[in-house]
Amino acid sequence: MSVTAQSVWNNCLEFIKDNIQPQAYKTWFEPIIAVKLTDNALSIQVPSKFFYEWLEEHYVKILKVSLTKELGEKAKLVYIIKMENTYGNKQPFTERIPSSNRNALKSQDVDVPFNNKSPELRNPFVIPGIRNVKIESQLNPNYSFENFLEGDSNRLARSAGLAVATKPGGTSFNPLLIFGGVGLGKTHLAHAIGVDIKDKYPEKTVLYISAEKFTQQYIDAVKKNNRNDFIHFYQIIDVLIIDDVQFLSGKSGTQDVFFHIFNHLHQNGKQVILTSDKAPVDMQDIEQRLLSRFKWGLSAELQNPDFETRVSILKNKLYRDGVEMPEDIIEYVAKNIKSNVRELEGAIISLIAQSSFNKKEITIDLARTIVEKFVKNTKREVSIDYIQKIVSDYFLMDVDTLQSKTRKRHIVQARQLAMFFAKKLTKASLASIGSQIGKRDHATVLHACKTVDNLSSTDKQFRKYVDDITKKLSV
Ligand SMILES: Nc1ncnc2c1ncn2[C@@H]1O[C@H](COP(=O)(O)OP(=O)(O)OP(=O)(O)O)[C@@H](O)[C@H]1O
Repeated sequence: MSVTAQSVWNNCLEFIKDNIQPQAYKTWFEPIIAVKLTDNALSIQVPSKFFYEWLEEHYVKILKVSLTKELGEKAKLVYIIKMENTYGNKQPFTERIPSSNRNALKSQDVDVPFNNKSPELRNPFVIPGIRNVKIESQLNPNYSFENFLEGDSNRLARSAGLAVATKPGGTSFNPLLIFGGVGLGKTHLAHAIGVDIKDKYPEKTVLYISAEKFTQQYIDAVKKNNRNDFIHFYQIIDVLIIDDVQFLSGKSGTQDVFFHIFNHLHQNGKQVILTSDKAPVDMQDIEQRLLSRFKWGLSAELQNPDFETRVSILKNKLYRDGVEMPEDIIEYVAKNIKSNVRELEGAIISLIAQSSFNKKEITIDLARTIVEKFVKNTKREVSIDYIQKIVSDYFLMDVDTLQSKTRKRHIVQARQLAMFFAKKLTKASLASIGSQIGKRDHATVLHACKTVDNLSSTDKQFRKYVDDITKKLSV
C-alpha cells in the first residue's frame, strides 16, 4: 500500500489519540487536514494561527514522536494555516507559512524539526486579535486565604472556596458563585481560590478575568473574525474565574458565547468560579438558560461582617503593615464603618497617613474626623432600584406609576429622569436600564437621556429637578 499524507497522518492520529485526553484530541487534532507528503515532510492544514501556536506549545512532543515513528528520524512537519474568512468572502482561502520559514524548517537539524515557532506566536495566552495582551493567570498573590479573615458573614463562601481549591472541578460546587454587596471581599476570595489551586496544582491553567474584560475581548474577537479562537481559548482552561458576572446583563452576544464556554468546561469537569453583586434570582437581563447554569452549583453569599470580624480584619491589616494602634481606636473605626471592608481598610490607611504626615498622635478625635470625612467622601454605589425610588419619592408617586405605560407628561418626565440618572450613575447598559425601568428598549433610554440634557439647558424648572435629584442621590 502506498504511503500518502493521509495514511501517515491517520497513523499519527491513532497514536496521539491513545495518549491524550479525548476532549483535547477532539479540539486540537480532529480539525487538522493532512495535505501533502514530500520526502520526509508532512504538511498539515490547521484552522488558524492560534491553533498552530497551541499545537506547537502543547503538543509538539507527541507530534514529533508520532511522526518520527512514521517517517523516521528525519521527519519534518509543515503547517499550513487556513486563514479565516475576514471580509465576508464566502470562499475560505489558505495561506502557506512564508516559504523562507518553511525552508528554515526543512534545513533544521532533525532533533528540532518542530521547533519552527515564530517569536510572535510563542505565547499561548495570546488570543489572535488581541495579540499583544498577555493574559496569564492574572491572579493577585496578595489575595490569599490566609489573609481572608473568617467570620459568620463569610464562613460558607470561604469554606466552599477552600473545598473547590482542594478539588477543582471535583466538588458539587461547580460553578461556585460568590455574591454580596460592594467591597465585601468577592474579588479577594475569588483570587484566593485561584492562588491556592495554582499552589496545589501548578500544572492547571487558571484564569481570572473580569466580566468586563471578557466582554471586551469577545467584542474584539468578533471584530477581527476570531470568535472561534476566542471560544477555543476559553475552552481549554481548567479553572475559569469570572468576576462581576452581573456586568453581562443585557449583553446577549457575550452571554451566548459564555453559555457555550461554560457548558464545555462544566461537561469536562473544569471548575468555574463566578462573582456577582447580586444573587442569581435578582440578576436582571441575564438569559434564563445562563441563570439556571449559575444555580447548578453553590451560590454563597458574603454578608456584612459583624463587629468582631471587622476588628479582626483591621488588626490583621495593621499587623501585616507593621503598624501599632490603640485598641479603642480600632474599635471606634470598626463600630462606625459597617458595610464595606474596603471603606474599613481605607479609613485605617487614612488614619495612619494623617498621623504620620502631620506628626499627630492617633487619638479618638482624629479617628472621628477621619471616619466622618471618609464616610462622607466615599461615593456610594447607586443601584437603578434606588434611583427609581428617589425619583418617584421626589415627584410624590410610587415606583409602579413611574414604570407604567402612561403618557402623562409629569410621569414621562419622572421616568426619563430616572433613566438619565441610571445612565449617569451606574455601569448598566442602555438595554438593561430600559428593561429595569418599565421594560422599555435601549432607544427609549437614549431618547430620555437626550431629552433630559436638552430640557435642563432650556427649562429652568426642569434644571431644578435635575439639581435636586442629583443632591438627593449624592447623599
Ligand atoms: N474577610 C476579609 N478579610 C480580609 N480582608 C477582606 C475581607 N473581605 C474583604 N477584604 C478586603 O476588602 C477589600 C475589598 O474587597 P474586594 O475588592 O474583594 O471586594 P468586592 O466584593 O470584590 O468589591 P466590589 O463589589 O467593589 O467588586 C480588599 O482589600 C479585601 O482584601
